[in-house]
Amino acid sequence: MNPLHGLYAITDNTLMPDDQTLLSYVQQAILGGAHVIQYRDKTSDTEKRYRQARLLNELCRAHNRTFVINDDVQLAHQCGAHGVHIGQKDSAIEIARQTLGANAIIGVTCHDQLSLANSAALAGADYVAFGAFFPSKTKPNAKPAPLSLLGEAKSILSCPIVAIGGITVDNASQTITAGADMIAVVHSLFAAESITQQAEAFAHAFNWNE
Ligand SMILES: Cc1ncc(COP(=O)(O)OP(=O)(O)O)c(N)n1
Ligand SMILES: Cc1ncsc1CCOP(=O)(O)O
Ligand SMILES: [Mg+2]
Repeated sequence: MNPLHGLYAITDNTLMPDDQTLLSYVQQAILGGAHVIQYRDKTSDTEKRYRQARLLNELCRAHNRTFVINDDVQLAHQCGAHGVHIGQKDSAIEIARQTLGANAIIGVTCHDQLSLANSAALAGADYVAFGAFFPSKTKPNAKPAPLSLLGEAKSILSCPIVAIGGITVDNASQTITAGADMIAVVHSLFAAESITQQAEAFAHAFNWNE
C-alpha cells in the first residue's frame, strides 16, 4: 500500500451520483496519481453506500491505493477498507481502532485546532487533517484555518498532515510549502474536465516543492 503522501481524493455523491460515474472518476483520479481515496457519501441509502464502498475497495486494492471511508467505522469494517476518516462529531478514535484493528488507517479532522491534532496523535491517529484553508465549494461553511497552522503542526507532530478546503491546482503549493504531506480535494479534482490531467497537476505540485 502506498505511503500517506501526495494527492488525497475525496468522492462526492453530488458530482458522482451513480456507480458508473463514481468508479470512472475514481479510476481517472488514480491513473492521474491520487494516492489516497476517501469514500464520502452523505446520503442515507445504506444499500447503495455498502455496494459502492465494496466496489471502490476492489478498485483501490487493484491499483494498490489506500482506501478509507468517511465517518462510518462499521462500513469501513464491512467493506474491507484500509481505514476510516473521523470528524469531531463522528466515532471516537478508540472505537475505530477497536473495530478496525492495529493496522487500520485512522484519520482525524482537527479543523483549525492544534490541540485537537495533538490529542488525536496521542490517541493513535495515523494522520490529522486541518482546514479549510481556502473557500470550499463542497463545504462553504467550513471554519477557516491559517496556513501557518501547517508549519506549527509539522514542528510538533510526527504523523502525516493533511490540508483540506478549497484546494486547487493554483493554491496547492501554498499548503505543501507550509507543511502539508497530503492535499485533500473534492471539487477542483472531480469537477475538472479531465480528472486524470487535474490529478497529474496536483501530483506535480509535490514534485515542484521537492
Ligand atoms: C481528509 C479529510 N479531512 C477532513 C474531513 C472532514 O471531516 P468531517 O469534519 O467529519 O466532515 P465531513 O467530511 O464528515 O462532512 C474529511 N472528510 N476528510
Ligand atoms: C470535507 C471538508 N472538510 C473541510 S472542507 C471540506 C470539503 C473539501 O472539498 P473541496 O475540495 O471541494 O473544498
Ligand atoms: Mg465526518
